Amino acid sequence: MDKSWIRDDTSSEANGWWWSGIPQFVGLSSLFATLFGSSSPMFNSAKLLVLGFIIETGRRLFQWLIERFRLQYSMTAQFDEGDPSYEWVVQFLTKQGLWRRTREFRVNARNSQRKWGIRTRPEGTVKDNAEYVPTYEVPQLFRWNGYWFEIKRSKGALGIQPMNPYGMHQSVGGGTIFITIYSLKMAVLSDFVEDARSSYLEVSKPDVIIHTADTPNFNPSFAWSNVKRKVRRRLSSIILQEGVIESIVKDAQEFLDMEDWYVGRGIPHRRGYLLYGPPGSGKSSTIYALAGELGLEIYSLSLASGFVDDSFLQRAASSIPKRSIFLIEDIDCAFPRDDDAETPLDFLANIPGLPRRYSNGIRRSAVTLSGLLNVIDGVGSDDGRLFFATTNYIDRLDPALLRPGRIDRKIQYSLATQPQAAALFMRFFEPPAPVTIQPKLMLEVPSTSPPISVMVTAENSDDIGANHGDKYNTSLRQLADSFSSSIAPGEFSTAELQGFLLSCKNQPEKAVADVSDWMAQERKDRQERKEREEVRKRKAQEKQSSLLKGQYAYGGQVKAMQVTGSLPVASLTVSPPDVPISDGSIGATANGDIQHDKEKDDHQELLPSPAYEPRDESGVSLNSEKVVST
Ligand SMILES: Nc1ncnc2c1ncn2[C@@H]1O[C@H](COP(=O)(O)OP(=O)(O)OP(=O)(O)O)[C@@H](O)[C@H]1O
Repeated sequence: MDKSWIRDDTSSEANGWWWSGIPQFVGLSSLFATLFGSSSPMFNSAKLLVLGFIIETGRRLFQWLIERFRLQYSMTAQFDEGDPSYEWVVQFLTKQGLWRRTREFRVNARNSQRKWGIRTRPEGTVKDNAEYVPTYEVPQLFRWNGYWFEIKRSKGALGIQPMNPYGMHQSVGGGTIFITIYSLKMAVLSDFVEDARSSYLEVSKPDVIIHTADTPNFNPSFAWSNVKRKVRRRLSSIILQEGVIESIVKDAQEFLDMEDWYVGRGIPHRRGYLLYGPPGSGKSSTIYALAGELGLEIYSLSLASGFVDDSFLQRAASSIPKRSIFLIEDIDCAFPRDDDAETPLDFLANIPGLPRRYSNGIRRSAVTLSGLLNVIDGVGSDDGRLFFATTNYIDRLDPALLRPGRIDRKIQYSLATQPQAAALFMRFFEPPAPVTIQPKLMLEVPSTSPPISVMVTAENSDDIGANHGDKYNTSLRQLADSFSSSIAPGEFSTAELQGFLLSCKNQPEKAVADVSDWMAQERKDRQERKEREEVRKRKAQEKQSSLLKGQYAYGGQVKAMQVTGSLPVASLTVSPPDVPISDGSIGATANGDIQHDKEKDDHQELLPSPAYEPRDESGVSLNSEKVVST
């Protein structure tokens, strides 16, 4: 039997072409030999070509099999940056030490922003100004709880919807982490996520985590674009009337503990608080301290941000996890102000369909009342969260917002009382809270501190601390009493008093001696500010009487226009959205934003732009036809 198609030792190994046995095996060797002659270079090239083809086919087949295997026996989870679960996973992976195999890092300057990077030195080292965040750009394998996991991260890009390696829709604007688990048990994934979350909560304990939305983003899952951390503040550092802060904490804790009770009775598990009062009275500080005490994260939104409208608010609110605080600061900016009607731009704000953005030069919120109510307790609201709102002007809020179910507790803050001033004084100059002294450890208190600044050792700390501290505290209390009795109750905010005390750090006697002068100076400054404000208002009113009132040229047409005041030419240099901003002081951009150029805010500038002549619906120039001159 002719076996030459199986092996040809002489022509393969002898020439070093041991692998050329493959084409021989498939019977092509003799075919090529016949075609090209066995010693021809063409013969060898043809063999190489076939070999390459076979190897490539084999490789693809192998890949295909791996892919089938992956599809059959694994699942992939996607974590988008901006979603809280992304934070849990990144922190968890960093803690697991997975970064050790990473060769790619992003370097961030250290600041209050949390990136879950790796420190190269122990915490507190002076030369620790940057941290190194593993990027996981290259897939990495790791084992968790006996299962194999593969991790891969891909970058997002603003405005593009990039394809990801698993064919899923990827986040626009942030990175995305994909975790493939080689198991089909969903429980493995949920256990992993839960584990990551608990680890994250544990690590975050010393801080309060605050999520904010700083940039416009159109991705549904990417509203909270920024994460910051603040050192937890002790409840005792908030000086309010007795029992107030404790009652808020108790109320919030009860709410969190009673989810079943709410569900069992069919009552939505939501609770809303409104903290209102003058600026600098401790509203925000209360919320941060509460969050630290209960271990909750804060999702804080400012309705005055230009990009926050109803739809953004809805998206942002719906991505807040349970057991968190949803905070809206200065909620009043979503409501009209009493003096709005008097402002020169008022008529612009009343145009149907045009968001109320500016009033008297002040940016207003694009959020509507119904949009706001919807996220607080409408279909767009989620259960299990504490809702907090702060305002300096409760009177501006719509009663609909204040009804129970939306706002369940209203807490009033006021300017500092005398007992508050005394407590603040004590907080400032009291020796720091007792330090747990380890045996043999020396504690050096800086020499600039009040009299307690002695060297304390483990052996003698009790004697020194007790005697000296008591004496010091007694005299401090006396100083606090004289300080507070000089303060006019209800005239200054706690923040203002704090600002003054900061100028007398470690000098309680100086604070007492200087406080009257400081108050006198403050009163003088206030009086001057008030006078400046009155002049500004008067000027604005005078200007307003000569400004145009009417309807806004929206959608490309001026519907009607009416003039009040003394302008000889009645026209308005407001551009319709499709016309560039005119040369006057008021203009509109293509997205309906009103632009108000204060520099040019002179009625002379409100003459018609040569480039734009307002016309009515039939195309007749309003300058000549309908405009009335007074
Ligand atoms: N009652 C208070 N107890 C302790 N510190 C206070 C108190 N009120 C104000 N402060 C201090 O004043 C500063 C400003 O306080 P905070 O931001 O909480 O005031 P606010 O009422 O929220 O002001 P705004 O209405 O302007 O937002 C903080 O540094 C805080 O420590």
